[in-house]
Amino acid sequence: MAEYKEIDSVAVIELKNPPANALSKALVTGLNNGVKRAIDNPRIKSIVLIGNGQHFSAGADITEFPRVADVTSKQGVSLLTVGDVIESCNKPVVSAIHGVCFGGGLEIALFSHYRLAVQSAKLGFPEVSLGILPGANGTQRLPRVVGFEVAMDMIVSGKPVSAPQALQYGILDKIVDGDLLTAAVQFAKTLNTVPHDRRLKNVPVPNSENANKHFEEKLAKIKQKQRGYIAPINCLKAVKASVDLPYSEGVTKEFQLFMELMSSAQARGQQYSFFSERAATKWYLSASKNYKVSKDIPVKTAGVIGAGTMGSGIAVSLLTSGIPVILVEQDSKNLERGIELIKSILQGGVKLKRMTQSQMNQILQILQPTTKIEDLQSVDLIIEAVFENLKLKQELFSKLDKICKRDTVLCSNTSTLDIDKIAKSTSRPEKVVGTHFFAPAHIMPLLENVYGNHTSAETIATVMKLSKKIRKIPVLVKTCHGFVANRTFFEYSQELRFVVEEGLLPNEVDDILEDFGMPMGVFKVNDLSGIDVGWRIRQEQAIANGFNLTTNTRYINGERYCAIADKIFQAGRYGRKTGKGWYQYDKPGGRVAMVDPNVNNIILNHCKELGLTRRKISTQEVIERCMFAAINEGFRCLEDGIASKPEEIDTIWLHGFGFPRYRGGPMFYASQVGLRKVYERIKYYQKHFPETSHWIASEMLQRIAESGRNVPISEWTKFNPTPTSSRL
Ligand SMILES: CC(C)(COP(=O)(O)OP(=O)(O)OC[C@H]1O[C@@H](n2cnc3c(N)ncnc32)[C@H](O)[C@@H]1OP(=O)(O)O)[C@@H](O)C(=O)NCCC(=O)NCCSC(=O)C[C@@H](O)CCCCCCCCCCCCC(=O)O
Ligand SMILES: NC(=O)c1ccc[n+]([C@@H]2O[C@H](COP(=O)([O-])OP(=O)(O)OC[C@H]3O[C@@H](n4cnc5c(N)ncnc54)[C@H](O)[C@@H]3O)[C@@H](O)[C@H]2O)c1
Repeated sequence: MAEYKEIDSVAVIELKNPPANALSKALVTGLNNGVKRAIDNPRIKSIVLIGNGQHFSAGADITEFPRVADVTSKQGVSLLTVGDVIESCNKPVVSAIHGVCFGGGLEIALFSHYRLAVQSAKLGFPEVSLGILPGANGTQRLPRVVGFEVAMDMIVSGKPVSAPQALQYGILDKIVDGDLLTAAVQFAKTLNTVPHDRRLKNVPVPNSENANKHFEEKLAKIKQKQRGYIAPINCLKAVKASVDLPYSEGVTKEFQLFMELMSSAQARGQQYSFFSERAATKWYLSASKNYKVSKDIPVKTAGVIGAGTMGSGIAVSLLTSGIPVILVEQDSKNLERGIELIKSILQGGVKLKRMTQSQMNQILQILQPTTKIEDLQSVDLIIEAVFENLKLKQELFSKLDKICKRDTVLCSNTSTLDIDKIAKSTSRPEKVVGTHFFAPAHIMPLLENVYGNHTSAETIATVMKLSKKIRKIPVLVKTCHGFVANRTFFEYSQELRFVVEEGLLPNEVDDILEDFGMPMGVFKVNDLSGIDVGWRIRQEQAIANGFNLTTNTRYINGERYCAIADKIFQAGRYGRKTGKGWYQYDKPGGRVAMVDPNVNNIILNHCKELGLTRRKISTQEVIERCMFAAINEGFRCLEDGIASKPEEIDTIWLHGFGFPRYRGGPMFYASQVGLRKVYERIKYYQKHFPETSHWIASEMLQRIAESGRNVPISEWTKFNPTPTSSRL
């Protein structure tokens, strides 16, 4: 775990816990033993700590976190014990850093007396994103090096800094070229003693005159931008303690704030999210077809068809990742509009200093706009983003099949349509796959990749790898109407439309959702994605199922239907783009949503026409109805093999819909509420709303709820009554 060797008078202790040298109990114990061995050896004059493999250290081992009892019992060797041993050591200790030096790893480096790094190293405290704070004195030590304001920014944001930036801040003493170990040993040999100010606990916090002002400003920002999160606030308070209190009291305050977070439900949710987004990328069809063994096709060039809202954002994602794009539109007018859209997205990046003007120009050099689909003949992969119309997509895929080279992967950005039906129009269904981006496609981190019955493992591996290359978090799901994201979101939003039909106004519903932690209420989301888009999807589905949808529709095959959204559409209110939707905006494309009495009239008239008596609906009822409807559908996705594990559903909600990370995702939320309770409330709502089939409880949920025990999420799929998918 920690390998000890001697090079002349220097003891080298190598942190070794692949893949990221997470500081497990075993590694920390090994490190402690190594440092003590070096201290006890009179031939040793100095000590180098270095990481084995790709990183110095990714910090404390998060898998050991649930054992809070271990932390509080103060048993065994902790990061704090070894930290004290390092800092009080009379032989100079040098941390030699490469890869990442995060969290507890950086704390070890800050206990050391000197820090060197290679140019590409990254240093930071990402604890806040796990719902905790740097609990091995990082909040008290970093400010003593970089001052209050920089420490506050680094610890509250969790964002790492590059080695050159760390050198500028004084976190690093030196950036080294060439072999890190050789340079570190050489450096260590030049050291004899440990000066007083090299033990950070002896040093006052510099530049702390305006700490009160910075504290207040930051607190206000956190409350506005990270509403509901407690970790950033405790991080801030802990850093402030470094200014307000002597070191020995500061660390006590840090410990108290750390323990408060560590035992919180939010930390459990955020740590679950860390692991679930990694679990979600691990796809598995069978022993010979899974993420470990399947090879991808390298994507060196790509095509995008349709340069509308989605196509332009998708093109930007590819271009900014260095992949040349041929962009195809149906005519030159739409092509021109698409190019302008792409330019304006890139220009936004320049404005935000994410790229320079010259980088933007270089990116545009690898964009080839055209109205000729034949130009796509030799690209490696194509993403289609034309209107949501099955016939149109089938015609297009059939054409592509004839034009493109045999191994070109054909992707559709459809948000609902069956991938098998699209693949059917080609002679290469194994190369057809869904790549469902979320709007705005260049910003939203999720990519819901969708495989059909014939999609090959090679095609899946290709889009999963591409997702990472274009900085997206991929999840693989199986085809069905709406896949996992829209299938579950549909039940959530449908239930909220029923709530509006029964008594609340859209802004009242949105306020409740935003207080729950959603970044935007459902009606604001509708306005953003386009009320016409939802209308078209409902129409398309109605046609496919052979019924006629009108603003008078109240039931579809005996199922309750709420036509208010269709009435909003009929009124020409398509959302933000037309300056009015569920809300009123100052102008088309405006951002500030204002309550519109005309919308309230549409709703009230709708209820009057149907003879509905409106009622008050509690916050609890709103949250239960929308969340439990989505959760029940999530269980059905598992039953149908559309999702293979709850973590996939949660990752989709976290990164596709901005579900609050501290709640882990809807399935994790269900586990926290308790599946027994979720199941009972679903049965209660089924009694009250028998005309809504999403209140028929999933059998899988029922089985778990009735098992009489608290089944951990990792075991839920064992209760699947219909394990039809080979993925289960
Ligand atoms: C490191 C990464 C940047 C790597 O990214 P990459 O994309 O390359 O790969 P993956 O993300 O897929 O990761 C690969 C693999 O590794 C696993 N993993 C990564 N990091 C960790 C980790 N920290 N712990 C466990 N496992 C980890 C990951 O799950 C993958 O596994 P898989 O099975 O899927 O292959 C990237 O992974 C990354 O960013 N990691 C997280 C970094 C992070 O968040 N670090 C912070 C950790 S929290 C921390 O360090 C807390 C500290 O402040 C210490 C607090 C301790 C305080 C104790 C105080 C109380 C003591 C009281 C006792 C007193 C008595 C006494 O006085 O002694
Ligand atoms: N808007 C969203 O929020 C969203 C999110 C995820 C997925 N989607 C899906 O993405 C797809 C595109 O949606 P959008 O919102 O970008 O639509 P959009 O109307 O903004 O853009 C569609 C573009 O396709 C072009 N087009 C139509 N037929 C074409 C053809 N034969 N050849 C070349 N170009 C053609 C149109 O000119 C238009 O510019 C749809 O399948 C939709 O369901 C949309």
